[in-house]
Amino acid sequence: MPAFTANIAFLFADRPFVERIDAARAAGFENVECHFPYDTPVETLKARLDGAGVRMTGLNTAPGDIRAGDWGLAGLIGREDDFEAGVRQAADYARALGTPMIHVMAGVVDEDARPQAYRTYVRNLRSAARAVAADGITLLLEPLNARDRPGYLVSRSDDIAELIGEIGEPNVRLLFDAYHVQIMEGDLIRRIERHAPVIGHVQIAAVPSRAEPDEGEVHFPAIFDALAANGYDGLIGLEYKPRGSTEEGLAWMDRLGVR
Ligand SMILES: O=C(O)[C@@H](O)C(=O)CO
Ligand SMILES: [Mg+2]
Repeated sequence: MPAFTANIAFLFADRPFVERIDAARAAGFENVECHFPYDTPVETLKARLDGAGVRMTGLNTAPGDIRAGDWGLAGLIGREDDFEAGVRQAADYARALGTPMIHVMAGVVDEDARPQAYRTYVRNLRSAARAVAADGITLLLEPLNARDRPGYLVSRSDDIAELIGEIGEPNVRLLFDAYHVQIMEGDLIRRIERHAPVIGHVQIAAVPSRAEPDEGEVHFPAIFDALAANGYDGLIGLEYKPRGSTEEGLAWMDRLGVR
């Protein structure tokens, strides 16, 4: 039976951020993950997590200036200081909360700047990985589909697997979000087989709706089986946008026989 972590950027989103932790616990989750927790002081967050008996399993580096079009900084030429500050901030939260994974966001980059951006990305990630290795933190690289996130530097799991090889640090891994991978590349089971050695985390949502994973073009029980068959024993992040209330929507787990 797969084990899940509730992504509280999308789930329980009808209430204030910290209240989503208690809501997740009440719905049966012992693990949550999030995107950007930085508006909440880390002490407040820790108290809330400890009080609920919930672990924060993952968080993202800050996206930068969203209004100016930023969605991550790792590949942005000339923004290396901002990138480093973002990693420091994420690592401070991760250390305080006991969070083992940080999704490091790549950034939106013009077509003609890409060759240099990839070199920046590899260099930035290598030094960030070394900076957090002693804390047992894994950095996750996630391809985001080009329909939802046009211009994002990394849109394909195949490209990320290659970049991970170039970075060459053992604590840099692929975040295999089946929603994005299905949209950009498909052939999910073969990709799980091929990338299993570098998969550090998995997220799911229906395709194309991004709703509960019981509709659309992916049969998730087969994906769970493929992950298990290829040795993946980590958590699966529920990063979908509920069709209605999160709690009612969790009935998908019964329909697919995973709780
Ligand atoms: O899939 C996503 O969009 C996320 O996992 C994320 O971290 C923000 O882009
Ligand atoms: Mg994702």
